[in-house]
Amino acid sequence: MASRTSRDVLGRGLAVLGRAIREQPRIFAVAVAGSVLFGSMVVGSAYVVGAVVGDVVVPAVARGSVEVGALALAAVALFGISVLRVAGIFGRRLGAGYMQYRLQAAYRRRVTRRYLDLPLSWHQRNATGTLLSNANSDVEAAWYPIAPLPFAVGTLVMLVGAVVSLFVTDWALALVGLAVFPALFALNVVYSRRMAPRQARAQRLRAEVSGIAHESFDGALVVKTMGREAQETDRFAARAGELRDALIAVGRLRGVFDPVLETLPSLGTLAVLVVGTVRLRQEAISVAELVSVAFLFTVLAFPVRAIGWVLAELPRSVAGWDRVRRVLDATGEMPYGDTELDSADPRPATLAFADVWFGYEPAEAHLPGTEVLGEVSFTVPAGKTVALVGPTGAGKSTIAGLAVRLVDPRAGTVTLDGADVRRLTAASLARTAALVAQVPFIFDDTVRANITLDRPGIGDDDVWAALRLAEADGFVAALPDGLDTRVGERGTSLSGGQRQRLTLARALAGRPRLLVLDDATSAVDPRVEAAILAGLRSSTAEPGAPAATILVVAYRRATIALADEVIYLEQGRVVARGTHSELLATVPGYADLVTAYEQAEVEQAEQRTYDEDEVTPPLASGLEIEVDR
Ligand SMILES: Nc1ncnc2c1ncn2[C@@H]1O[C@H](COP(=O)(O)OP(=O)(O)OP(=O)(O)O)[C@@H](O)[C@H]1O
Repeated sequence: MASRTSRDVLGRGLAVLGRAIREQPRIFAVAVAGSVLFGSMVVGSAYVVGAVVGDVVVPAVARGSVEVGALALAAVALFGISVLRVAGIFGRRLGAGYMQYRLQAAYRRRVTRRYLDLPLSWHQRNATGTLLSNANSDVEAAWYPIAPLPFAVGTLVMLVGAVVSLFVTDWALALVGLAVFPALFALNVVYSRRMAPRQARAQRLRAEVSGIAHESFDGALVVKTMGREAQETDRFAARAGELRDALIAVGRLRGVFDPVLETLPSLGTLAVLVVGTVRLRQEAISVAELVSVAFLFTVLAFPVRAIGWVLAELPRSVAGWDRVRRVLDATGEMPYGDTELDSADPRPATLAFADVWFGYEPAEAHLPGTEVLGEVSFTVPAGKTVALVGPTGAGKSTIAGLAVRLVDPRAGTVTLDGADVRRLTAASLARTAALVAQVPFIFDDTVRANITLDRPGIGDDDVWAALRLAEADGFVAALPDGLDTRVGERGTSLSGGQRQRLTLARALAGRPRLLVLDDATSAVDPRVEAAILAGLRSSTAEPGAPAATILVVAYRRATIALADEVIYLEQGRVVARGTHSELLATVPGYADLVTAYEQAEVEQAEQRTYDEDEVTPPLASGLEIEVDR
C-alpha cells in the first residue's frame, strides 16, 4: 500500500512537473540546455584530465622534460572546459530560477484572482489561514522541484553520455559503470521514498504551528482576558516540539543516506582502479583512459544527487498542488451580466424583492442545505427608507446580502430600477448599491485612501461631505494629520464606532443610489446613529449629496422609527409590514421585540460608553420631533 502510494505520488508529481514544462517551455529549454552543457563538460573534463595526465604529464615525467606546446594546449583545453561548465551552470541556474519564480508569481496571481471571483459562500467555508497558505506556501511547495529539475534532466543525459563513453573506452570499465550508476539512482529513489512521509509530516506540522500562532495572536484579547496565556503557550510548545522532532527525523535520515550517497561513487572509483589496473596490464586501455574513467566517477557523484532532490520534493509538490487546485477548480462564481444602469442618473434607485427564496449551501456536499428565506417580496421605493426588523437568525443579513448581490436567490428575483441584479455589470452594481456591514474593515492606510479606495472622481470635498454625513468629520478633523492620518492595520488606532463611521463614509463617497446598512452603526451612540440616518434621509442635509434609497437592518427604536416603512421578519418570512406605529399596534411579536431592544439598549447605555462625539445640533433637534417614542 505504502509503495503504491509512493508510486501514485511519483506519477502525480511528474504530471505536475509536466504541467510546469508545458507552461514555461522556452525557459525550461534554456535551463536544460545549460544543464546538458554542464553535464557534457563534466564527462568531457574527465577525458581531458585523462588525456593531460596520460599524454602530457606521464611522458614528461618519463622524459624528465616538459613540452611547452603540449602543456599550453592542455591548459587551454582545461580552461575552455571550465568556461563552458560555468556557462552551463549559469544557464541552468538562471533558467531554473526564472521558471520557478515565474510559475510561483503566475499561480499566486491565479489563486488570488480566483478568490475574488468565488462567491462569499465559498469564502465563508474556508478559513483565512487556509486561504493565505494556499496563495503562499502551497504555491511555493507546488513549484519547489522546479529548481533542481533542469539539473536532474541534464544529469540523466550526462549519465547516458557517461555510459556510452565508458563502452567506447572499455567494456570492462563500462560494466563497473553499469553497476554503480543504477545503484546510485536506486539509492536516490529509496532515499526520497523514505524522506517523503517525513517531509510531508514536517510540512503539515509547520502549517499547524503557524495556525496555532495565528490563532493565539488573533485571539490575543480572549487569551489575555480569560487568563489562557500558559495553556496557549503549552499548546504552541507541544506542536513546536513535534515539529522539532519531525525535522530531526528528516535530519537523521539525511545523516544516514548522505554518506552512503557520497561513498558509492568512491567505491566505484576504487573498483575502476582495480579493474583498470588489470586492463592496463592486459594493454586493453591506456593510462590516459584509466585516469579519465577514475576521474569521471569522482565528478559524477554530485550531479547525480540532483535526481534525488527532485524526487524528494515531489510529495511536497503534490500536496501543495492539490491545495492550489482546490482553489482553481472551485466553482460557484456568480457571472455578471452586461446591463448598465444609467450612471449619470443621480436619483435614488428602487429595490424590489419578488418571491425570493434562499438557502445557504451546506458545509459539506452530502449534507442538506438549510432554507433561510421563502416567499420574500417587498419594494423599497426610490428615496424611501425601509427598516428590516426581526429576531436573531430571521434572515435580515441574508436579505441585505441579496440586495447588493453578495449571494443570488435560489428562486425569485431581486431588481434595481426594474433590472435583475444578475444582469447588471459588476461596475454598474458597485456604483448603484453599497452595503455597509456590521463589522467594519479598515485598510492599513490613510483616512483618505480608506474612503476613496482609489475610485476616480472622489476629491477631498467629496470625502469631507461623506464624512459629515457619517458624523465622522469631527473626529477625522481632530486626527493629527486629518485625512492623511494613517489608521493602522484594521484601523486599530480608532474606536469601534469611529471605524464603523469611516466605512459608512466610504460607502457614501461613491454616491450609491441604494444604501444597505446591516447594523452598520451598532457601536455608535444611539443618538448619533439616528442622526446619521436622519441626515442620510434628507437630501438637503448636505448640499449636492443625493438622497439614496435606504434599506437598514435596525435594532434601535429611534432608528426604526425613522423609517418610512418597517418590514418585520420571522424565520425567513415577511410576517408584517407597515409603519413603526402600525406594527407596534397590530403585531404583538414586533412590539415585544422592539420593547426588548429598548430594554437592552437602556442596560447597554448604563454599562458602556459610546464614542463621545456630539450630535450636530440641527439634526439632533430635528430628530427629537421625528422619533416616535
Ligand atoms: N454562511 C452561512 N451558512 C449557513 N447558514 C447561514 C450562514 N449565514 C447565516 N446562516 C443562517 O441563516 C439564517 C439567517 O441568518 P441571518 O444572518 O440572515 O439572520 P439575521 O436575521 O441577520 O440574524 P442576526 O440578527 O443574528 O444577525 C440563520 O439561521 C443562520 O444560522
